[in-house]
Amino acid sequence: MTGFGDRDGASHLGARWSLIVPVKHLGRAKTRLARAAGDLREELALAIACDTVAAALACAATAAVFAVTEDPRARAELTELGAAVVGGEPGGGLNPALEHGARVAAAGFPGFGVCALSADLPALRPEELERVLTAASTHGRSFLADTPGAGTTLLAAAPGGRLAPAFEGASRARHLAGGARELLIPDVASVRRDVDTPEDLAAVAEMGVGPRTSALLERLPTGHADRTHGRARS
Ligand SMILES: Nc1nc2c(ncn2[C@@H]2O[C@H](COP(=O)(O)OP(=O)(O)OP(=O)(O)O)[C@@H](O)[C@H]2O)c(=O)[nH]1
Ligand SMILES: C=C(OP(=O)(O)O)C(=O)O
Repeated sequence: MTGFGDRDGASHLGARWSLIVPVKHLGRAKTRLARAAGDLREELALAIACDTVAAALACAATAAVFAVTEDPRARAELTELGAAVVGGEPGGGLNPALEHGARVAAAGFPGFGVCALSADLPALRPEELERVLTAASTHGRSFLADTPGAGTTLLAAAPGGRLAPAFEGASRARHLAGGARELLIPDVASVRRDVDTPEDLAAVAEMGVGPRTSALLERLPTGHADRTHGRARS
């Protein structure tokens, strides 16, 4: 457990994590974005996942990113980025897929914590993720709520601990009820701002997104300003 604490641990800087990022088959992904994306829905889902994974890989607290997907295109592009792609999903949806990815990650890196991270965080900033993971290192099991406050974008378990993911719908309440500690950290908006609806897309465009998503936004029929991380800051 080097670098990690127990539930009451103090500071554990330097802990490293295996991140589990689930990516649904693109043909079925991001259906709520159909209104904004039209024929580009699958492209947009892939761009969002790629920007999320690229930012996760750039985080100093990340040991490895395990992308759980059955989609051939996502597999190829996420591998190219440097993720380890995990196939062979057991079926049954998101939570079984995350359990599967967590088992693969724990077998590969038993000394690292395991952290499920939503694939729909196109504004994700590595330094904000690092702050969240540093905070998670002081707990056995912890999570970060999404911006609206009903869902979860990140669920972390210390080495050897069970992830027990209960994502989908009102997952914040489920994770709390299941004993996970909620991480209450200021200034980590990019880790909390997931994209499910056209309104979410407009919100992240204002925050500044990664380059793949930014390029897609320019091509959308509904039109969004080109707001890459760099441009949004200037
Ligand atoms: N590997 C895998 N990932 C999944 C599965 N279901 C959902 N996900 C991923 O989990 C996250 C949240 O998924 P959802 O909000 O349920 O689906 P979505 O594709 O984002 O959006 P909608 O189609 O609009 O519901 C996204 O990163 C999805 O790619 C699954 O069965 N397998
Ligand atoms: C999967 C979840 O959210 P969403 O469907 O909003 O991405 C969740 O918050 O548990």
